[in-house]
Amino acid sequence: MAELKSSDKNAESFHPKLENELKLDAEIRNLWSESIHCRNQRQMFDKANEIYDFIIVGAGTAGCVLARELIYNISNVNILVLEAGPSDVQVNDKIRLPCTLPSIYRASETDWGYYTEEQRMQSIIEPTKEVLIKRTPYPRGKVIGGCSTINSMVYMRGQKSDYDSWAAQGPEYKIWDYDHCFEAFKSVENNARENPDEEFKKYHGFNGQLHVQDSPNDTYEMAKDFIKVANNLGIPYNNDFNGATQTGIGKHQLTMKDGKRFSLADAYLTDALKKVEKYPPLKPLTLPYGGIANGVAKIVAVNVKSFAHMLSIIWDEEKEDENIAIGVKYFCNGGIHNAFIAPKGEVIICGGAINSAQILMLSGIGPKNNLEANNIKVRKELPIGRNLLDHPLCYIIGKVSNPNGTNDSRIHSWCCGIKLGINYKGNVEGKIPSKDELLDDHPDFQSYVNAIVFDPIIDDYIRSGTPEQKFEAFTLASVLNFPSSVGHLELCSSNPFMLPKLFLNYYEKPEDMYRMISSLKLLREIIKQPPLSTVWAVKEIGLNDEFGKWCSVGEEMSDEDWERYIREKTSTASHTCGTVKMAPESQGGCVNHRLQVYGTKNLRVVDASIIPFIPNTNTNAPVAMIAWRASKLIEEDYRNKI
Ligand SMILES: Cc1cc2nc3c(=O)[nH]c(=O)nc-3n(C[C@H](O)[C@H](O)[C@H](O)COP(=O)(O)OP(=O)(O)OC[C@H]3O[C@@H](n4cnc5c(N)ncnc54)[C@H](O)[C@@H]3O)c2cc1C
Repeated sequence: MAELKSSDKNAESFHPKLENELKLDAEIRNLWSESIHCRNQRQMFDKANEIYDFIIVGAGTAGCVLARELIYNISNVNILVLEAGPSDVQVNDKIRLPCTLPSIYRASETDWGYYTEEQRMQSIIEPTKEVLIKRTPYPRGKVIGGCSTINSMVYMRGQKSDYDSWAAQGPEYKIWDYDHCFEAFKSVENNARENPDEEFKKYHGFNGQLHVQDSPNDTYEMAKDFIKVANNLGIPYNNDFNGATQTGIGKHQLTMKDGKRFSLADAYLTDALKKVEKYPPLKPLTLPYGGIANGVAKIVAVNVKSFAHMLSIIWDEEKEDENIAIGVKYFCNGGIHNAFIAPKGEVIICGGAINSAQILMLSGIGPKNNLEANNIKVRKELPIGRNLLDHPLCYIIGKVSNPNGTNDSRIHSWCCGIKLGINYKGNVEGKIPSKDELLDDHPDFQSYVNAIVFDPIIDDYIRSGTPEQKFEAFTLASVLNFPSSVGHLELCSSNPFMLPKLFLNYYEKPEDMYRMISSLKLLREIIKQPPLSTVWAVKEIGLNDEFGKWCSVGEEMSDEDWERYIREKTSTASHTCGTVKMAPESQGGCVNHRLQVYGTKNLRVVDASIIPFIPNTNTNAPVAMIAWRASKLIEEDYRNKI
């Protein structure tokens, strides 16, 4: 290598190796100064003895939206966000790739590891018999972004009646009617549809933080044939599931940007972290090492701590009867820490539908029996955890016997998100839905056409088989979007690291079982139709073959066979909500219309747990909407405090 003289002023521009080294050097210096900046910022927070205007527990869908909206809309506040899981940039990058969806649901580093409890229930079709419901995994995101970092990215908002039912609970609940919620949905959304028509524009937001796009790439050949079959059966094409009607078959809108997942952390938290100010504004640095003297200024910023597990609420013990929240106790970096709120501040629990309920119960708010059984002092008796709502999901699998030149990667590239949805009303007698039910404006089923094989037996076979044994397959999954059955959760210990027990009670009510039977019959019918059955030689598998024999007589499935199948194959659509219900206290409510916990002060819950009646849709967008609405309520209350 020729030696460079110091007089070679432009050396870096013509010496590639040196140029690279200098670039690297500059990059490292940037990273270093960034880390110093972070450390200084942290020290300033520590100096303030961990006092914040708002403490948000949980950086999931709701926590991320709230942090951003509060830091930008209320002046001179600081916010602590505690997240039990890792940062989303610390975990495996496949979290961003839509095609890896199934493998991230249960990644131990980002999942809480819940299982449902085994349950014995009465058979619906044969009420004299008892059925055993096995434990099944129950994914919940434990990572910055929460479930929005691991979910299937389907963006759906539900129908007017979903929200009007929340508002019908009393005059003060009007702030949750469809018009208010719709305004919030539009404010959150940043829809990227190319050349949207006027009708589409009416229903969407284009300036929010959350990127939403139509499922990417053109619809694949086989997906086009699904649409043809559905149309032939009387299911219309729907160009916008978030438009005037949800009914029909169509492409999903997804929370994605540039082909990658776009979580609520990407949408909101990243932006929240950009705001770092000093209050009152200071003259340029006066201290010798560039710090700010304690008490002189406050840092207006959001301080996010990952791997920070909240243990319980700290109450003002001097006013024991008033249940005044003054801070939180949390576990981080191997030690227990306390963080407190400033005089006008609030503790806001955004731990999601399972954990928010657990946090409240650990802090003495919940059903008396369950708390006392776990030696927890009851501060306020409320039915926390009693209204556990969720959408059950069941499926059938189709084998593509003639992939028609479609190679593995092409079929599987469908699963950059769930591409096609079919929405219709199920039949309460378990029959294939009638033409009217397929066209009904209030669908209660959402079926997905999905290239991922949901059935573990078939999936294992395909993965572990020899190349000759491998075949192409897809799942038609049905989600019962309007179930009547209600589950519950309960604490099994006062240890904050022990997971509560979940009792889902799926299909406790007969109509739920009959509607699911009706939906699976429809999906089976779709598979039998040309061109799917002819061009692609699609065959159902797993009902009466080496993968599963569910037909007790011949080829046909009786309703009893369907029930056994459904009980065995049902899992969650992961739309858990309702456990800290927003309703009048006399109606089983745990929080009021402003999401304040009954019988407490300075304490709110903002996440899926407050949803009183499960919406007829996926829950990510509704939770973002709730958090956006809640930020306005918190802002109003903050300004009104003296
Ligand atoms: C596998 C899966 C697929 C899904 N697919 C879709 C979909 O396609 N479309 C859709 O709309 N919805 C989908 N959902 C549902 C949707 O993502 C959730 O309803 C929504 O994200 C819930 O938001 P949340 O704020 O209530 O809770 P979460 O997003 O779960 O956030 C709660 C956060 O709090 C943290 N936390 C909990 N306890 C503590 C504690 N003690 N201390 C500190 N932090 C704590 C958690 O780790 C988590 O990060 C899916 C969910 C899952 C799990």
